[in-house]
Amino acid sequence: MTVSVLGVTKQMGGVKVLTDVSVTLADAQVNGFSGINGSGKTMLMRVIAGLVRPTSGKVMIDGKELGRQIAFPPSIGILIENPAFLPMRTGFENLDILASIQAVAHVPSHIKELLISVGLDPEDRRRFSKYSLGMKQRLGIAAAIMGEPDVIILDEPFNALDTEGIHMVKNIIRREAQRGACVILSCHDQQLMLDLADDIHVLHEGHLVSRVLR
Ligand SMILES: Nc1ncnc2c1ncn2[C@@H]1O[C@H](COP(=O)(O)OP(=O)(O)OP(=O)(O)O)[C@@H](O)[C@H]1O
Repeated sequence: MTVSVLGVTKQMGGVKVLTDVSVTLADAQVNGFSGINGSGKTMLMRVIAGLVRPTSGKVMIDGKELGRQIAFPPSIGILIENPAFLPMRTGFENLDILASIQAVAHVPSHIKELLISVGLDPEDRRRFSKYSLGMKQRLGIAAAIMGEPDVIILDEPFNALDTEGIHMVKNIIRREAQRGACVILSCHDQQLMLDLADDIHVLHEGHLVSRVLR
């Protein structure tokens, strides 16, 4: 599933946070976005996810215009900022409920495998509110890849992760791209970005200033 961002401008409170951004994001690869704090990475991801409407310009998902022909990308997994889950439920229960809401075909064994793949114990009875920051992040990544979505948005997925967590998530990102997903990644760690991304787009003050082909 290809994502095309065409001349997107987003104005908020009289300030342009994105200016005429055009970029094509291919499937079966990791499409990286880098840039300093406040450069517009998260806003662009929100626009691509259909969570924010651009002031002008458009986003096409496999030829269909977001916000006109389709409300949201039909198959998408999203991790943007702090993952939100039900605080009184366990990690397993949260994914189980989410899968039901998203009508993702799921069986308990799949959810258990998913939890193990991000380094969480499926039998852990602790509720989400008792999770550490890194555990919350791991659950957020599991939710984003659940159901093998065609587009996966990962905004700073390595936040709060320890070395083992970083290693696991790197492998997950590579595997998802190999599976055919259009992975859209932002990450402040330049080395991780260079290791993972097939293509790196640089944002500065809401402008796309360069594209680094790997
Ligand atoms: N709801 C909002 N209203 C007004 N301005 C906003 C809003 N959300 C974000 N911004 C502004 O948009 C700009 C881009 O923010 P964004 O979060 O996209 O940056 P970023 O590149 O993801 O930064 P970081 O690396 O810190 O995560 C910033 O100047 C920010 O202040």
